[in-house]
Amino acid sequence: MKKRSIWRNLCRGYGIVNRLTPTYIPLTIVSSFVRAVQPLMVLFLSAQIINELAGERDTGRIMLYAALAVGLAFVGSAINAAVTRRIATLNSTLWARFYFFLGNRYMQLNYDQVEDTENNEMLADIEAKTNGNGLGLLRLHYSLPELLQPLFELMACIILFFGMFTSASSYEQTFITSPFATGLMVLLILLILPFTYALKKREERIQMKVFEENPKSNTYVHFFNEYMQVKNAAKDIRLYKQAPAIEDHYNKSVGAEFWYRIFDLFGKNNALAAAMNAVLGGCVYLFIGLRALYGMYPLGSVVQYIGAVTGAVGALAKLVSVLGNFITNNPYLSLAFDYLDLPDNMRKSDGSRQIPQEGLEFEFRDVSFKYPGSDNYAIKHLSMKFNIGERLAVVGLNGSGKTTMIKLLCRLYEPTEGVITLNGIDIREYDYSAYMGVFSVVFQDFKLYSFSLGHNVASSESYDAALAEESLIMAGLGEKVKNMPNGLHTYLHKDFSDDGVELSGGEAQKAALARALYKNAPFVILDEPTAALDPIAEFEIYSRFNELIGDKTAIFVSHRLSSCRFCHDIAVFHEGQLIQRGSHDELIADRGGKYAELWNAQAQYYVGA
Ligand SMILES: Nc1ncnc2c1ncn2[C@@H]1O[C@H](COP(=O)(O)OP(=O)(O)OP(=O)(O)O)[C@@H](O)[C@H]1O
Repeated sequence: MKKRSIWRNLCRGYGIVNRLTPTYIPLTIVSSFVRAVQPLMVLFLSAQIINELAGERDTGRIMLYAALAVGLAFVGSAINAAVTRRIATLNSTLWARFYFFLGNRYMQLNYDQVEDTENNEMLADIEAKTNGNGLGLLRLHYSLPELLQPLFELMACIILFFGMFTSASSYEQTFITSPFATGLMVLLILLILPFTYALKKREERIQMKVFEENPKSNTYVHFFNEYMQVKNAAKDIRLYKQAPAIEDHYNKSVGAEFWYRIFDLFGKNNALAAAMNAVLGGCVYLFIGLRALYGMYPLGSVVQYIGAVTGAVGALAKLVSVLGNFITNNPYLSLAFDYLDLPDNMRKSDGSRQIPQEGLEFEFRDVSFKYPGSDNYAIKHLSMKFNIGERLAVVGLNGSGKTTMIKLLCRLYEPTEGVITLNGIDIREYDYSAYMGVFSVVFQDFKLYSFSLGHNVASSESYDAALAEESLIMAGLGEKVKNMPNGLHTYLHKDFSDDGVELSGGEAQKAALARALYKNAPFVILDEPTAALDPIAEFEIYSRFNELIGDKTAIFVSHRLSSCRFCHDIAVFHEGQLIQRGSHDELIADRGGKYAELWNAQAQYYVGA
């Protein structure tokens, strides 16, 4: 983790809070001020009434003080009620926006950062520390009233008890009424500072220790919370009776012991702080009471000074505690900023070159690639050209590098060695967002969302309905859409609509294909586009492949070699290398080659292959 200064972190952190909910900070200042000052004003006026009752007993003045106290209490409560209501709404808004903010950042990262385990652990840690321990960026927003209210209280209390040191009326000269006793009392009060600070430091130390001893605890919590409730896992959990094993694993990794140690500590610290405050409060009562007995303060002022001094002691303790919280929270702020500062330079690419309008010719020139953190090459010395307007089938065993080649072409990763070019120019020189527009891709692990079908196909809420429908028909989902209750407006899944439909695996694949067709990009890539389709649907897709793709350049990856026969150009990958390329007839003629080996192996299982 990068070392970051606490002040910078706080400025940046509050900047983010302000950006997410712009009225939160000013409203919190108003609310904290009113909450702090209103009771003290009432205390002051009550003291004046008592003084009046014990002194001149001027009815007019007593009425005025009483009216002011009631008026202030009324106005203060009204302001407070209005502001507090607004702040409560902002609290929920900020919470929601914060998670959107994190998610949005995730969507902007370079793709290799997204796949990086360390980064995913970091994100899980941030979310878990925020949810489970109230630490990190959201802690700042809770800390603001915790900081401001005692600050205003302290200032108001100092004004209210200042008279203690200036009372000049005649009084008995004893040790208690001497300036020395005042000094001792101030010293005693100031003891609260190191005491509270020591408690906070202890809290920080033990909390850090617990986290360090359980470095993966938050990742586990995040993982299990998600895993136990994920629909995809529900079948396996039931059929393989995984629930007890998951529970056991959860308890071993982040059991009750972990939480107990943290919350037990908070409880003990709070009890110690309360005890210290009670002892100090008793001393203050005794000190001021005795001084009043020696005639140093009038009766009303005793009430005022006791209230003000105990108020100041409480405010000081809260201030030290909240400043301690800032220190404790700083590593978690740093963690959040480490995550926010992960590079997104690909997206913001320096390359400003515009994509040519037509004739896009891509070429891999001696490209090798290792996944981040891996010692093995997933692609080795790959040199290949994609001929404009032609279809290329890519085949090979599992793990031979087919998908990796596609990811590199789509600029989700950058080559470790070598270069990929578009019309002879390194693809990194092109504008990233425009470059993304070049490809219509259906990945093996494509994702459809719980939006309407039309929204899914168009990747946007507003779309060309005729084109969306045409794309769905082309992809073989025409009949299905016709039978859907709301046609294109039918929601997928039940998350946002009770009428939502669940597509079968093959139907979902067709919808993903329709999305690629709707995009109408010049380069189409289909990674195992028919793996989930039934034989008839597969046959239909392949027999209409030329019609689907038109004059676009296309790559399609398949394990079923029989479905590649319609391609005149087939590339065979093996262990990260391109080992053969040619038409089906050419490749099959090479009897000792990988293609012939794969073909013969499959021929045993696929009728008609
Ligand atoms: N995100 C990743 N991080 C590290 N290694 C990876 C990652 N993705 C793939 N690999 C590794 O890279 C190699 C090539 O994987 P790739 O997915 O490109 O194979 P493939 O030919 O598409 O396989 P399949 O036919 O199973 O889809 C494999 O050894 C795989 O383990």
